[in-house]
Amino acid sequence: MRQLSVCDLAVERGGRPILADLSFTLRSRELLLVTGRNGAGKSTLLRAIAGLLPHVAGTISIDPADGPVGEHAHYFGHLDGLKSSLTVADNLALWTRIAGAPGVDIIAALEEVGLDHLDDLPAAYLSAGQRRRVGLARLLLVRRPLWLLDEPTSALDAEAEATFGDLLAAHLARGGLAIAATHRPMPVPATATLALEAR
Ligand SMILES: Nc1ncnc2c1ncn2[C@@H]1O[C@H](COP(=O)(O)OP(=O)(O)OP(=O)(O)O)[C@@H](O)[C@H]1O
Repeated sequence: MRQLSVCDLAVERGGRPILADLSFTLRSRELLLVTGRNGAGKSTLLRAIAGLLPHVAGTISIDPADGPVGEHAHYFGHLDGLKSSLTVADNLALWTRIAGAPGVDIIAALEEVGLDHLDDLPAAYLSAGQRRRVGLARLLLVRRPLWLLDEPTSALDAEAEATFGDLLAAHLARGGLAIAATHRPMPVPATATLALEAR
């Protein structure tokens, strides 16, 4: 059983307080839904947990695990970091090397997200939804306990949304944890909801 603990978290952006006094815990097999109006701080929270933004107060920890929480998390967000001139498969190969998991089966992951027929296409030619599907393949290639999902179903068609639901359900069933910031209904029922207020 793993537990993510966020205690008295405060995050500022451009000197303005965005999150303050935020505390919650999340355990294995749980999905936390983060809701709130545009600008409420949903992406800010996910990025702070991923270690992509500094926090000015509070603590973020995951137990049992060593090192920064970001090393145990996947951040699935708006920016996909795909290199336009590299093929889909080469993008994933590069990413798995950076993530420290070379040699994993990239074609099998592409098959799971319905993109194996595009493995040799330069990423520049992918549609918005196909780019998101490549992001889903990343979640599968390197197993990490915490998934941080920022509007995960945006640009996905009905089939890809169902695939995403299956992947997320399997991740939780394996003992994973997930936080999803979204304005849309999720294909998997949430364990709890955190409603952020714009400050
Ligand atoms: N560099 C910055 N300087 C100042 N304010 C910033 C900066 N970056 C983001 N913000 C502000 O932080 C607030 C929270 O933004 P965030 O992207 O976390 O909101 P969100 O809840 O994810 O919104 P949305 O639903 O639109 O995706 C917004 O008011 C935004 O304008």
